[in-house]
Amino acid sequence: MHTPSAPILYSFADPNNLVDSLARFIIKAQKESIEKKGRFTIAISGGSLAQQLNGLIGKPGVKWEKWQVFYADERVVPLDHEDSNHRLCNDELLSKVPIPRQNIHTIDYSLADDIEELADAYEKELIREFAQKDAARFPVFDLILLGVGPDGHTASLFPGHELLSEEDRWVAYITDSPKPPPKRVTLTFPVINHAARVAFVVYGPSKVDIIKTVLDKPEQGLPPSRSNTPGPPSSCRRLDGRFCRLCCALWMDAWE
Ligand SMILES: O=C1O[C@H](COP(=O)(O)O)[C@@H](O)[C@H](O)[C@H]1O
Repeated sequence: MHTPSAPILYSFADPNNLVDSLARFIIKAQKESIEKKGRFTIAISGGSLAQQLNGLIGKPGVKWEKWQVFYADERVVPLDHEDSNHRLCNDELLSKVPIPRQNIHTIDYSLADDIEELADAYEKELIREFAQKDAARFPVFDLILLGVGPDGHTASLFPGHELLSEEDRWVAYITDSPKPPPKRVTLTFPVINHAARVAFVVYGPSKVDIIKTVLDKPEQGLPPSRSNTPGPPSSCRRLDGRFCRLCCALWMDAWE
């Protein structure tokens, strides 16, 4: 099983450096995964993260045809709705690169009237990709990219929400998201904590206070600092490094 090494916090004074560094990190993870397994499985978040991904556009060495893209969470809205994480990522990156459409795994919005069925269908989409190939209890994504909201949520795992204790499911749903829209599906902590690599990409002055709490007060149990999922090692451990005054930062599982 993957044993995460200590996470590293990178902070950048200039947002362009964050975008470049993130692109290099993703390409390195992609190269390593393709060399080992011939494919690269990545889960991406929406929100402000989407804009940080465009450093990948036109970069040499990206083997788009080997990518399998899932969403760390998705808002249950039509895929072309302005709140859709897929739409955000598509507008910022996916529509601008030669990735086969069938390698982009979106929710099936036609099931929106029954969100449980919709979440089940997305879980089955993951099972099709991971279960036969990896035969593990939980999928092992090569990389999961997460954001952190100003309230401390990550993916659609919100502080204090019962979904934080989900131990079995790969994909869960929520109908009472404190941040609109209320209906969402999300990867669960066991999935996040089984990933080979996890990176939190946090940008902007509005995130400074919450990141300080995540890093300095893990006992508060905010979603990004949770490490009590039974079994697998967590890649969301507290950093030992000092907190920097962040304009933007990238917090990632370190290379071994
Ligand atoms: O609602 C969401 O929020 C988080 C954080 O978004 P941000 O815009 O504050 O960076 C995001 O990571 C998640 O994918 C999204 O659904």
